[in-house]
Amino acid sequence: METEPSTPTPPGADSEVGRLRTVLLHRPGDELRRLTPRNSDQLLFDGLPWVDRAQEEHDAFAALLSDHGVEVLLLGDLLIETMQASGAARMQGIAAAVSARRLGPHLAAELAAYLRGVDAVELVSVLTAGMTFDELPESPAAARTSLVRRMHHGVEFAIDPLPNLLFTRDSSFWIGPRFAITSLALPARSRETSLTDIVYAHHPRFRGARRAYESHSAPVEGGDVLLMAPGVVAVGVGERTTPAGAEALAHSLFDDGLAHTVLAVPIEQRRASMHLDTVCTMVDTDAVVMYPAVHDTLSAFIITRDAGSVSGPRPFVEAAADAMGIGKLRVIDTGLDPVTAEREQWDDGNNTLAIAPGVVVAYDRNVETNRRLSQSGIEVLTISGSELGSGRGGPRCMSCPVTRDPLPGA
Ligand SMILES: NC(=O)NCCC[C@H](N)C(=O)O
Repeated sequence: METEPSTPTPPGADSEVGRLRTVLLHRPGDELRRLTPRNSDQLLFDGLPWVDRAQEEHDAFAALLSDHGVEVLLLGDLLIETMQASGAARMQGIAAAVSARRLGPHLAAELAAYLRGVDAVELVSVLTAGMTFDELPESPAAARTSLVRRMHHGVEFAIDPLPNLLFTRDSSFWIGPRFAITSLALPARSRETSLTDIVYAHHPRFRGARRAYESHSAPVEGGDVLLMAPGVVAVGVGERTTPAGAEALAHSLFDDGLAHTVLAVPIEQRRASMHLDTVCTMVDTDAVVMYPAVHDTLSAFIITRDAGSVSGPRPFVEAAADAMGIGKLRVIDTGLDPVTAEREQWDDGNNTLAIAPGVVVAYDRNVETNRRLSQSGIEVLTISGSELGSGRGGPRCMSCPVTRDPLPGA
C-alpha cells in the first residue's frame, strides 16, 4: 500500500522545552586533533580531548536523541550536501576561510584556486579542520618565491581549525519560525557563523526559511539566548554577548514580532560562566536549573516592545515569571555544598538540554545536580561527557534545536 509522504513539521522553536523534533549537532572530527598544549587556551579548550572517545560520546548523545524520536542533523553532513548543491556556497566558504591578511594576496589567491578544485568532502574537511602551512598544496614555484611560506613554521595554520563547532548552540538559533545567525565574540570562533550561514542560505532543506536578527554587528552568542516562553527571551550579557548585542537583538526581535519582552541578564565575565546557559537552563515550562551561587544575585534589565523602554534591574527569577505570565518560576538549585556546586557548574551540570517539558539530557558526572533534578520531578537522561566536556560545554551547548513543538496554549 502506498502511503502519502508525510509533510515535515516546519522548522522553528518558541520555547526551551517544547517537544524537540529536529536538532542540529556537530560530530566532532579532525578539528579536535589540532588541539595542542600550546594552542588549546586560544582555541577555548581546557584540555586535550581523546578524540576517538569524544566521538563515541557524541555518537551516544545523538543515539539517545534519536531513540527519543528526535531527528538529528549533523552539521558536517549538511555542509557537504550544501557544497555539492551550490557553487555559491563553495565560494562563500572559501572566501571566509582564506585570509589575504594572513597569507598575502598571492598565496591567498593560489589557495583559493586550489580549494575551488577539490570535492565537497575535502573542502568541508579543510573548512572545519583547517590547514597547516605544511599541508598547503605542493607548489615548487611558491616554495621558492613565497616569503609567507618560507617564514611560517609548517605546523602553523594557513586556515584555522574550528574545534568549537561542536557547540552548535552558539553560532545560530531558531526563534519562532526564523533562524538567527549570531555574531561570535572571540577570534577562535568568529568563522563558525560563515558555515551556519552557508547551510541556512543554500541547503535545500532550509529553502524559504527567513532570517531573524539580520543586522548583527555586535556580539550575540546562542548560549546566551534563552527562549523562556513564547515572546519572552532572556539574553545573558557578559564575556561574550555585549550590551550592544543584546540591545540590537531585542529591537530586531520586536521589529519582527518575535518577542514582546527581552530580559538582559548580566553575568560574571569569566570562563566558568561564559554564557547564560552555563549557569541556568530551563527544564520545564515553569522551572530552571540554576547554579546556586548566582541564585540570589542574578538580575535582569527588562526591555518591552510596547513600553519601548528599559526598566530594572530586578531579580531575574521574578522578572522572568512576570514576563512569562506565571506566578512563580521554580528554581531547582544544584547546591548541596558550595564546593560540589562549583565543581558541577564547571562540568556543565546546569547546562541541560530539554527534549520535552520536564525531560532533560545531562552529563552523568554531575551526580548531585542530577539527583536534585530527579527529586524535583524532572526526568534526567544521562550521557557521558568526559571528553566532550573538555571544551566546557554540555548537552545544551552541543545542540541547536531546529524544530520544537509549540507549547500547549502558546
Ligand atoms: N553555550 C555554551 O556555553 N557553549 C560552550 C562553548 C564552549 C567553547 N569552548 C567556548 O569557549 O566558546
